[in-house]
Order: sequence, then structure tokens, then C-alpha cells
Amino acid sequence: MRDGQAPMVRMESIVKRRGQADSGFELRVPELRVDTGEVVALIGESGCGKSTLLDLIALILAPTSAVQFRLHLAGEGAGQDLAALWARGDEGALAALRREALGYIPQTGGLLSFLSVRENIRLPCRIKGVSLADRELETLAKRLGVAECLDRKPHALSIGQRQRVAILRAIAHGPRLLLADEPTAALDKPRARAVLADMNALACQQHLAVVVVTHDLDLLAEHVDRAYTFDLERLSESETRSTCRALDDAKRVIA
Ligand SMILES: Nc1ncnc2c1ncn2[C@@H]1O[C@H](COP(=O)(O)OP(=O)(O)OP(=O)(O)O)[C@@H](O)[C@H]1O
Repeated sequence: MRDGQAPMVRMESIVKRRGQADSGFELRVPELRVDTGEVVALIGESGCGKSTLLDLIALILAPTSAVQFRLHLAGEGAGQDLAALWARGDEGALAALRREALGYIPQTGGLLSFLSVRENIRLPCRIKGVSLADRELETLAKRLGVAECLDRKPHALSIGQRQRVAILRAIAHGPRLLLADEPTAALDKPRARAVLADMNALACQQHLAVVVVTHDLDLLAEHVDRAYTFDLERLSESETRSTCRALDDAKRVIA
């Protein structure tokens, strides 16, 4: 936890099963914490469950079972009991949290090709029902180095610019928790480093919590506060199990 920061996401003894009863994948998360103002990485081999865990945190996938799953937004005492919301199928409350508290950056950026960059960025604000003044949008765009791209369509941007616009779109409506699935996968090292630096700066300046899935271990040391990895076991021909664990000294392990 950075000085003075508070926990935002807490998971305890969460299990997610995917696939059929007799063949499939089981992810176990004994304990996971993401604090305000920090960047947490999920790292590990292909198929170990990084996207599954990200989608659990993003409230896209329901846990199969959970002892504790809470989201603490600013000013909330006990926070939101997400395990209880899932257990009673409160889709309205979950959708409101997704819309208002979360920003999600899919692997491919997810920009809509028929909208301009400016319209893409405004979309989550419109869905949330908040206004975003042109000046504010332009200030954010300047900070992420895409101010000159605002009136273009996504196809007229470089891959790095698209990824930055995807970050901008994910934060423009003021989420508290930013989730990114391999945001650097399509970028060369300098651009990937710059994207991670941007996310780190946003976490500090806007008091966001950031969770980022990545394969790029050598890029993480400078911009990640903590990391989780996964122990993947093959139980049988058709059954795998993966257990998530914290890397105690992520910076040292990553470096
Ligand atoms: N929709 C689904 N239905 C059933 N099983 C799934 C589904 N999506 C993923 N899985 C399985 O869950 C396991 C974990 O997948 P996941 O995508 O979370 O891994 P990952 O670590 O993100 O992989 P990668 O690095 O290759 O993207 C895999 O065995 C995968 O086959």
C-alpha cells in the first residue's frame, strides 16, 4: 500500500470454475488486495487465469464461490459486498458499479471504428450520464499525447495512439478502478513503457487503482507496485487448476 492509501478491492478465498463438470479450469484466489493509487500486475504463463481474474475484478464474471469480495470506493465505510450482490443476482447494482466505478481497457483497445476519437472517449460519460467539457477532454488528451487525434477515426491512428485513446476513454468518466488486459501487447518496448508510465501516473494523480495483465516482465519494474502470479497444475487430461499468489517482492522478482 502506498502511504496514506486505502484498500479498494479485497478478495478472500474466491473460486471460479470454467468449462464442464468433468473437464475444465478452476481458478483459486486465496487472497488478493488492490489499493487506491497503486498499479498491480497479473503475470503468468498462457492459460493460467489472468484474464479470468481480471474479469472477476471487472464484475464481468461471477465467482463460483467467495468468502469475501469487496469494493471500497472513497467515503464508503464497509464498502460494497460484491459477493452478496452476485449471490442474490443483483444485476442492477452490479451494472451501476461497472458503469460508474470501473474503466476497462480490452486487449485490442475496443474503440468503435465508426465514431471519432472524441466521440469514442465521450461514450462512457454518456452511458454514465456525466458531462465532459471539451476543455477537460482536451487536457486529458494532451497529457496522454493524443490531442491532435481527437477528430480522427480510430483507423487513422497508430497502434500506440489507439492504445492511449483506449486508456483515455477508460478514465474519462472518472472511474476509481482501471482494469487493462495486456494493454502493451501490440506495442514496441518504448511505447509499452510509456503506456505503463501513463497508467502509473494516473494511479497517483487521480487516486485510481490499476490492475494490468501483462506478459512483459521486463517492462514492469519501474511502473508496477505489486504483482500476483499463478501456480498452474494439470490435474488430469481434461482438468487444470490454477492458484493465484502474491509475489512478495514484485519489484525485485520482476527486475
Ligand atoms: N469462456 C470460457 N469457457 C470455458 N473455459 C474458458 C473460457 N475462457 C477461458 N477458459 C479457460 O480458462 C483458463 C484460463 O484462461 P484465461 O484466458 O483466464 O488465461 P490467461 O492467463 O489470460 O491466458 P492468455 O495469457 O493466453 O490470455 C484456460 O484453461 C481457458 O481455456
